[in-house]
Amino acid sequence: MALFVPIIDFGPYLDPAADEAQRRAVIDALDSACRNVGFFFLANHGIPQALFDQIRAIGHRFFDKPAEEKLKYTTDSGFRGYKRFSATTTNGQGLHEVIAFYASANSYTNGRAPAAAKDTSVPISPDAPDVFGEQNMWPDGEFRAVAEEYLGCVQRLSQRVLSALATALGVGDSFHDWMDDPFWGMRVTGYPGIAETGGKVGDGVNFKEHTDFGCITLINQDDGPDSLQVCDKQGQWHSVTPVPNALVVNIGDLFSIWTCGRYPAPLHRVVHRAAHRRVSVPIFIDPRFDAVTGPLPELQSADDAAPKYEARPYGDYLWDRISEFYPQQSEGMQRHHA
Ligand SMILES: O=C(O)CCC(=O)C(=O)O
Ligand SMILES: [Fe+2]
Repeated sequence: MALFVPIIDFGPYLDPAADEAQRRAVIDALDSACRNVGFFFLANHGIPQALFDQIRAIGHRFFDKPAEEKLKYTTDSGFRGYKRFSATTTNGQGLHEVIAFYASANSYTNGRAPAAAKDTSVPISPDAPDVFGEQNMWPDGEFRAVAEEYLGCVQRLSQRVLSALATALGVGDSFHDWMDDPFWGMRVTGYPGIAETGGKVGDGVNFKEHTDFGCITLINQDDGPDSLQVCDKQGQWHSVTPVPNALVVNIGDLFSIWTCGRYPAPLHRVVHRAAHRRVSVPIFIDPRFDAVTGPLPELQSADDAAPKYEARPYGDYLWDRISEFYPQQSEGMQRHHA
């Protein structure tokens, strides 16, 4: 089968010596991938190779630990921290284990936090428990150092990718303003090998089909057999066969709303049937919580003016999406917040 997900060489866009035509060719390739597939491989992304491999290696090392040790990093609210794979199965999300990290979601860094009083002007300390419950649970100093260095690289890279897409779309001020200090999530995810599960697969998938909630997601996945799959407009599933050293990037629902569907958010899922564990590290890049969840003014045509979407703060929208996708965790978050 022909390769469905295009490979885009981002090198010329990052190279100060490249000329305008070379940069424009990268922008056009990104634009076409976002319009047609919503998934692309980003090659020559500039993240040092050793770090790119280390973040997954550190995930494997953590998941190799005994269950009792990993469970120490569970949180009461269950949104951040560790979740073992039987727990995620019961939630109907598929068979995987994960240790999840999110930016502080409060008025300190991200505009208005979900569920915060509209007139709040008091900055909440970034270390305080926020609307999502406890703060991040770092297993150890080495894990944290590698993860934060990797996250920093992906954040800087995502700014370059987003500015290329802004050029392609011809969008300006509000887009740049909202994406200036993005909210982020990083989920170090382990998909158990058949050896570990005895061939049982929870609900038939390792990560149930979904669209991502936010702007863009950048996934670093183990080399190995096909596991991640994307659905095309005809409802046909395609494997996102790993391309060594390349990131997988996909469009989320907010970006689709902002662009009035010019960049649709594709359905995707993970079905992992290999003997060994697969680790993947998606990083979600979302706008500030006071960004508007509605069409970008530059892209709204007369047709799009019909209110298909309720234009509301991104933080509120994200809260609802999380509550719907992670019903058990959101109960914990509500409890924590109350
Ligand atoms: O693990 C992957 O490759 C993708 C996971 C995913 O789609 C997600 O966490 O939103
Ligand atoms: Fe996803």
